[in-house]
Amino acid sequence: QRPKNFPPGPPTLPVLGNLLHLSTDDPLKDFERLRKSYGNVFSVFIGPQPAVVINGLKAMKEALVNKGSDFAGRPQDLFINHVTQQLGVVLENYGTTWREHRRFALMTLRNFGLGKTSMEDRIHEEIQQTIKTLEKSIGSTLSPQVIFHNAASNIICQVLYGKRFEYNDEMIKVIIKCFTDNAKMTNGPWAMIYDSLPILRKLPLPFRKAFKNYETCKNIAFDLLKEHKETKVPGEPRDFVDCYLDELEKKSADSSFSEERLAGYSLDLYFAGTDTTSNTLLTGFLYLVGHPHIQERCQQEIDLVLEGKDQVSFEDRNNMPYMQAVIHEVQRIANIVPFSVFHATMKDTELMEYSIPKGTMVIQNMKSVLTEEGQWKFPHEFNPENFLNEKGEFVKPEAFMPFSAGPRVCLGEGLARMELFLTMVTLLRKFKFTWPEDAGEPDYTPIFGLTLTPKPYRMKVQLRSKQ
Ligand code: HEM
Repeated sequence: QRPKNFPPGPPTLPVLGNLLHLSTDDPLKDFERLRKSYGNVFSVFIGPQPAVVINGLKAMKEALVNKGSDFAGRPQDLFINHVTQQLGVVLENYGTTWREHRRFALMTLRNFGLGKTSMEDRIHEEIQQTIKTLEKSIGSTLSPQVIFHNAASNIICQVLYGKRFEYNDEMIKVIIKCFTDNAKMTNGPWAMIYDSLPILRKLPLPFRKAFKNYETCKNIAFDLLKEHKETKVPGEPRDFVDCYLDELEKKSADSSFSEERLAGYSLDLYFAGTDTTSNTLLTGFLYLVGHPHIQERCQQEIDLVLEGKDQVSFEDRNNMPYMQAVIHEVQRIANIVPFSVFHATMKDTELMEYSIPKGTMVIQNMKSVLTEEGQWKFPHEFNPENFLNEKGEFVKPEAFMPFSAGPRVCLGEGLARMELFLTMVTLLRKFKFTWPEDAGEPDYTPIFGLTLTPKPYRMKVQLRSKQ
């Protein structure tokens, strides 16, 4: 039963709610259909729980920005909360623990010239490893999936734990497998069943695999913490974990910092920083391979701006409007976190004149903004012109919000943007990527999950002559 003046939605079934209205392979299509019937703010029932789905820039801004604190909570009783044992920051409810931990991460990431190497240098070091791997395939084809996951994983791993893994190390394979499996399971059919039918939660059904994966990662994180505690020099932090351990030593009795939370927190950041950036890169190269004229135009701009320079710096983006437009267009079309992270209302509130009680789950349909008609010149096609004005200058429309907005906006946005720019420019400067002749047409349809992932593909790598 919908509460009074609650956003409308399809009729519900006892126990199942709207489970049967939502395809587990691609609920994005269902949301589009429901939006057409019920408007930009509608509701669905995940089993017994009502959820409000927000669509379009106007509603999104009202909720996330104008009424940011009303909508800044997180649901606390979903599959994903139970898997991650309520640790970390991503799923922490809006309040002191979240605020203290978010502030700490932003500050630590900002101060990151941590040690002697700046963030930019660390990213470049990892890109050199990517280049070495790509060089082994010159003249032939390769699947970029593992390469980009390894690179993104190592960059954030350096920041957090001060270490990287060789690409053939068993540990990185285990971690990435756990992350990618859990990303798919989290928005998948078994998570929906878990959330809709609490009675089944204790049964040995396939969703238990996600718990096991998390436990595996948590044990790895605990080993890394132990190593840090044994080797750390007070006041000389080497990485994020050291900074947190320093903070723990200073902590007052009522502090929300704890060793257990550090394990969960570092895993949150590790996961949030791996699957997002790597899938964006994968989508980016898929589109660039499928649109060779766009790839060539990027390369012309790169050659011109970087002439005589050894390596690109993040500053160079200001002289590369086309490259900037392409990267933003990749993020727009990739829609990497399609439902953002679910929010919850912190108090009884209103949205577009509907009443929404405290504690209601809120789902952002990101695609509805990233492809909203009226907001984009070419909402439904891959076209960097979406981010260029008539003078060829880079412009960022308000509806560009792949990192979300408001108090919960992605806290790794700065790092992600730096990674995407440095990686794409460096690789496009050195290599030409083409679609293999015998591979049919590129398939741009992504696989659904917490993150959207391109279907596995191969690309051909050649060295460019002009650099
Ligand atoms: C292309 C890359 C990325 C995209 C598209 C992305 C997108 C997002 C989105 C949509 C959210 C949810 C915001 C909300 O709830 O309203 C989010 C949250 C978050 N992201 Fe990212 N992200 C990316 C990279 C990263 C990286 C590299 C890190 C690690 C440093 C990171 C850390 C986080 C954290 C910790 C949160 C939770 C923030 C909170 O609850 O306060 N993300 N991200």
